[in-house]
Amino acid sequence: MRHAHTVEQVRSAEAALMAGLPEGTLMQRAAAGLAAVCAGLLPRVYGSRVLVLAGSGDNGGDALFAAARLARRGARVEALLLDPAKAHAGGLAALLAAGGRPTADRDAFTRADLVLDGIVGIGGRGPLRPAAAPFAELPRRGRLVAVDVPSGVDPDTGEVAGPALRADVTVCFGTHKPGLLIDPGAQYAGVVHLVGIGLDLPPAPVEALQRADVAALLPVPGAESDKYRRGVVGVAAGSARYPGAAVLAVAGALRGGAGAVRYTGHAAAEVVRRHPETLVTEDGPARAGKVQAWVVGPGGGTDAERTLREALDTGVPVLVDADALTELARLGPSALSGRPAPVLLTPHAGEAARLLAGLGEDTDATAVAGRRLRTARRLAAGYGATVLLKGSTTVVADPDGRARVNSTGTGWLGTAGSGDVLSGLAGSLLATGLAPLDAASAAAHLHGLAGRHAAAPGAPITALDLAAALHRAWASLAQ
Ligand SMILES: NC(=O)C1=CN([C@@H]2O[C@H](COP(=O)(O)OP(=O)(O)OC[C@H]3O[C@@H](n4cnc5c(N)ncnc54)[C@H](OP(=O)(O)O)[C@@H]3O)[C@@H](O)[C@H]2O)[C@@H](O)CC1
Ligand SMILES: [K+]
Repeated sequence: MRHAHTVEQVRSAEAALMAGLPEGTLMQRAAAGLAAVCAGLLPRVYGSRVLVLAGSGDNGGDALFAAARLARRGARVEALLLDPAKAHAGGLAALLAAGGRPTADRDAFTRADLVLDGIVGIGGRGPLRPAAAPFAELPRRGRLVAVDVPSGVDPDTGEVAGPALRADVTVCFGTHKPGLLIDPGAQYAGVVHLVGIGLDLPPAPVEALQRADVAALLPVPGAESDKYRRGVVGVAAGSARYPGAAVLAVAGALRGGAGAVRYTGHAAAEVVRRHPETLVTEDGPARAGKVQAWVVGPGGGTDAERTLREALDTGVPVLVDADALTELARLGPSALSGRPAPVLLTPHAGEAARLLAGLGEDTDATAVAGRRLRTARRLAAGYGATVLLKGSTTVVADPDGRARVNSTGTGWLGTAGSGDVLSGLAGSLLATGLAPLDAASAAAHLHGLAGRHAAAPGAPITALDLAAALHRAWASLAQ
């Protein structure tokens, strides 16, 4: 599990630890870890050109102390101080003593073999200031290592409000910050290295499941299991106009761990042709027979409102996707109140914007994509439901405030029908008894892995390729 903590949590853990340590200890730990990562990135440290961009806070201090360590190993280090009068005194003195020198020449950025971004870390506020902002655009030939956070990225959310430095590697201290794991910030962070500095931290508000975490969540049938005990998932999807969405949602559901899939809707013939093992009826969720979870909405067309209402009237968990989300946005959060079982919403950015409109907030898909964590949390709190916000980093937020992020995906997943497979898969995991937060985050992880498996040669994939690859993705976790 990767844990990510807020700036406020890091600050209080830092204060508690610092109280019992000599001044500067944590900065030295941070600088030592940072220098080690930098050294590993250079073919050889001796003779390499290193540029430090140093702001006036402790982030600049970390960068200067780390650069001093590199200078002691023979690197040719220059420091560009963004506000020379306020530069970190101890760090600068250490660098000068080690043979580094200050520069005001911006070309040093372009010619360096390695740039250390020590402009701002967790103390950054608002957009980068004029002295710092141009470095977001300047060309460079070397690697850029962000110290703790790429400057310009909001550490708590991953939002990028203006110019930001695009790092190849980010070395963060004590814990991950949510902004390093969530796009757009994650795209600026590059590869993230965590350097432990001994902080004693509370439970993380944002987590990223790793392979072993997902493997531990996935259901394993016992000797006594039969198809009903493993859970039956109901899929109310597809219409005469969009039969394919039903076929794809069922494909995902069949590979999601439930013992059987019950389908209801107007695409029964297509579903059975493609997936003969499916139990089908045209009667709708109210009369379809017993299931442990419902998936409603993919390709639902004009039936979406009725199937949504019928599914919500059952006493089992319901996953709401696609056309049913549009209906839910119209009905507003009161449609979910008083349900005995949880609800999982799986919007993409456009659907999330519609759901926000249902809460009285005027926004659009682009704004949602730039504020992924905030949006997922707002929807979870507003609808009292778990929310899986699809996109380049999928964010899952629970109404209790916990959030998980997934980054197993690939750009090839942006293909028609991919979301239908995901909703079937997540619904199937719900039917096996997983809580919505676990079902959603495990489904996002598997879906992303399957996308990578299917697109392994680096070629486009279809949603059916993706569904077929779920089997390999699951097997790769079980190994
Ligand atoms: N926590 C820990 O456990 C440990 C933390 N450590 C390190 O400390 C870092 C936090 O240091 P920090 O608190 O000094 O803040 P920091 O990120 O350097 O920024 C403040 C400075 O930036 C400036 N500034 C602000 N906004 C700006 C903007 N938009 N654009 C440009 N400038 C801006 C602001 O200027 P001012 O407002 O004062 O004029 C101020 O000078 C943390 O990320 C980690 O690297 C490690 O040493 C080990 C232990
Ligand atoms: K930084």
